[in-house]
Amino acid sequence: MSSEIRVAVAGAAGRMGATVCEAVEQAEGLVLTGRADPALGTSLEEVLPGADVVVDFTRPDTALGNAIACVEAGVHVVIGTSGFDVDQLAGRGPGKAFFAPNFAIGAVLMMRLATEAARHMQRAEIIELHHDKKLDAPSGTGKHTADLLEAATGTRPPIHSVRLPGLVAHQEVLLGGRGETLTIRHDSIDRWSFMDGVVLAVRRVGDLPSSPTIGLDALLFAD
Ligand SMILES: NC(=O)C1=CN([C@@H]2O[C@H](COP(=O)(O)OP(=O)(O)OC[C@H]3O[C@@H](n4cnc5c(N)ncnc54)[C@H](OP(=O)(O)O)[C@@H]3O)[C@@H](O)[C@H]2O)C=CC1
Ligand SMILES: O=C(O)C1=N[C@H](C(=O)O)C[C@H](O)C1
Repeated sequence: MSSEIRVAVAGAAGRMGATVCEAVEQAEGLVLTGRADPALGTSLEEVLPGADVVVDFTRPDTALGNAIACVEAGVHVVIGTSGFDVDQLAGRGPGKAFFAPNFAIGAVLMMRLATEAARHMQRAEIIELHHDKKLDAPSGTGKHTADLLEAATGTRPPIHSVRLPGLVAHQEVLLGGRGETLTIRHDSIDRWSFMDGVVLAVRRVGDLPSSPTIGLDALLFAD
């Protein structure tokens, strides 16, 4: 890679992709080299040759194919798209793949705190709440939280999905014990909440020891 990281965005006309384009343009050491989106008339194949890293916020049915095209072309890919099986990227390369179910720092902390709390409470349930244009349910964050709690306690918590206009991205983990409850909640009220995480992943994806790497925890915490 040259000293500047050349970044193309897939889904560039979407709610997330448009914000990612702004964030990349504002980030020191990153340069936006391409915007792929049907609404812009540009395909991933057109923007791949000028990129070191592609950021994908597209759709559950296109993200896997996009990611395979990137890594097989030797381009690293940072994936935010939820609702597909990221494990299908195992063994593919030479580019590296990074996927985060949620790029908001507060959401990562919410999942860690909920995992710790679940070790000490009798039962947990997950309620994820999103805007009504979201295609997948349950959310990627809800499924990842359930994975973490199941690994910690041996019991998979149920996930309840709410879709309403006015919402952005929110999740509560409700924990119950004898005579008490504990609620751990995270709210993304603006899509800029995800941008520090996306920019961090763009800077780090090329140096990842394994691919795909899943979860912002791997970039934020040593353990
Ligand atoms: N991990 C995280 O932290 C977050 C993840 N997400 C996830 O990101 C994804 C995108 O969300 P959001 O921005 O709200 O969705 P949008 O529908 O607003 O944006 C997706 C965009 O991708 C375009 N697109 C579809 N196929 C392709 C393709 N093959 N190549 C390039 N662009 C394509 C769509 O075009 P068209 O409409 O014509 O299909 C659309 O413009 C969702 O899966 C969502 O769950 C969202 C927020 C945070
Ligand atoms: O579609 C969204 O908006 C979001 N999707 C991700 C998910 O499925 O968890 C992350 C965040 O919740 C926003």
